Amino acid sequence: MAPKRLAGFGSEIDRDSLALVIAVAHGLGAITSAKLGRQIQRFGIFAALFGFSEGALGGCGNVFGRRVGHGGFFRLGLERFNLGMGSVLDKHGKGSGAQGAGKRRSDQGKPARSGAGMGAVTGAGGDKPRPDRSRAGALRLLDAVATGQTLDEAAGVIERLAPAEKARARRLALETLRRVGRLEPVLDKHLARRPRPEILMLLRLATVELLALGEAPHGVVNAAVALARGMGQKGQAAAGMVNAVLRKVADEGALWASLTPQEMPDWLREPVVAAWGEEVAQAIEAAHEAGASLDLTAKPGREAPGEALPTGSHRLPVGTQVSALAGYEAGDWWVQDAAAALAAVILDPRPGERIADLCAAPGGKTMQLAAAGAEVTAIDISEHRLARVAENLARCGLSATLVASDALEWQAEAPLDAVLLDAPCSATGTIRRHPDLPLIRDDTEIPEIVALQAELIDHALEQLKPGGRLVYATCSLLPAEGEEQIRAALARHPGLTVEPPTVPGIAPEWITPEGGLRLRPDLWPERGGMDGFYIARLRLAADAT
Ligand SMILES: C[S@@+](CC[C@H](N)C(=O)[O-])C[C@H]1O[C@@H](n2cnc3c(N)ncnc32)[C@H](O)[C@@H]1O
Repeated sequence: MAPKRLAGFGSEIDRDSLALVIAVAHGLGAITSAKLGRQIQRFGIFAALFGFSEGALGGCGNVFGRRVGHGGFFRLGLERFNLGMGSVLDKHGKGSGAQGAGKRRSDQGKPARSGAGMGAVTGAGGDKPRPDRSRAGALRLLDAVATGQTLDEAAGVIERLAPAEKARARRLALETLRRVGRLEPVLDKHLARRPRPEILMLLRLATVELLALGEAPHGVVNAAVALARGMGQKGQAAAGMVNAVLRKVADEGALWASLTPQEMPDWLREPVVAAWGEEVAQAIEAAHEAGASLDLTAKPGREAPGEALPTGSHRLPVGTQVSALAGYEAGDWWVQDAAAALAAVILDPRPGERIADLCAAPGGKTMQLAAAGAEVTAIDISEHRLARVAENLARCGLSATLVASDALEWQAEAPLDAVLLDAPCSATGTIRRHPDLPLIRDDTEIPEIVALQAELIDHALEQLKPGGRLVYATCSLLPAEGEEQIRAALARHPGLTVEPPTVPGIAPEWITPEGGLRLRPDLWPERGGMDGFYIARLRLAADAT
């Protein structure tokens, strides 16, 4: 699109740059009204900014920001976020995010580039390259997230980009969100005072590109300077500072390597440490920073690209674009994290069995059950999300009966062989894919969601025939939504038993004392981890009434 000359900006900017300026100005208005408060202290640098992104098809990557039955929204108020935006670079609060020394998995074998060749970088008064559209898009996403939108909700701000530009913009935004805390000590070192929020965001993005993604300093700094110049007079005034700071940041590979990944917020970290210890918590945080691979579940008898995992899923590297892969249109496979795929495997569906998938959308597990030949009823409270189940089933040539209903109100016409309950949950197992999650929410709704899960378990058991089985699953790292939930169910239902999983690829140490399966992002480190999940298979007594 031809750049448009816009009166009042004093320079020629394209529409992307204008949108960026407007979005940034919008964020700024909110940010300046922010006050430091208890939450920012509690969350430290984590409260700096947040967002949300949705997994491509399967798993539990899309639980937030929607009604969860009797739940309500799991979203923090804008005020917290705005507070964070204004306090990220608190010169008196150093070390609030990344702390201590240590090796990070994601940067191993990826040396940070030095500042060599920086002489060619455009200076504050030099030529002005056209702003890179993906970077401008990433900044618009980050700004939208900063003003309270999830990344999905913010998708419209990059609508006009080409598909490849969109994908890169989103990836840059995700990579920045993953490292908000770790970035601050590096930027703090080279900033005499905190710049305007939009300039700080630009510096964060460029620092991630330089130190985490190992991109060429020349291109990164030039683009950042050009973007600053597109931000009106104040941006133009900051362009020299952006150039100077980033040239120094490019040489901070050693400092970057000494910083540990962003910590989980206390409300999540504390139960994780209590359950598995400090070392595991740190390993989970490293996995969160590393991001998630693209896992596929193949339709039986069809091929899927990628490395075959011991549990049967197929894995492609972090950042793989689904649209670039063969077999999608043909319905040979669907996207689903390897951990998420295990719930249906553990249920062990048989041809002709009558099975209900109580919280089904977007349908990854429904498709596994249907592909095994079961007669599946897929229920979800969200009609909109259920439409995605229909699309996915149609693409893969599978069928199920779809019912838009609160699972608690749905009654099977006749007792069922099995129920799969992939319950609404905190989704804290999916932070690798949704680095904005810890910023977008707190633990205030956890008791309510735990109560809903218990109600759903009880209701699911009522739908079973004697001897029937229920697989309960949550993509959560919180024992309250997993191990404790099952122990409580066993206490409520005499005669109910847990059948420990025996499926291939599961390590014995992943099986919990009560017989469930505990999966965490730090497992399979050599393969790239997996989502956090809890799965248990319960069986009703054969003489249950
Ligand atoms: C964790 S996701 C399910 C993922 C899905 N099983 C899959 O494999 O693709 C949880 C789902 O539960 C649905 N949900 C939440 N509360 C519900 C309720 N009370 N009744 C039925 N569905 C509900 C949400 O709309 C959401 O789609």
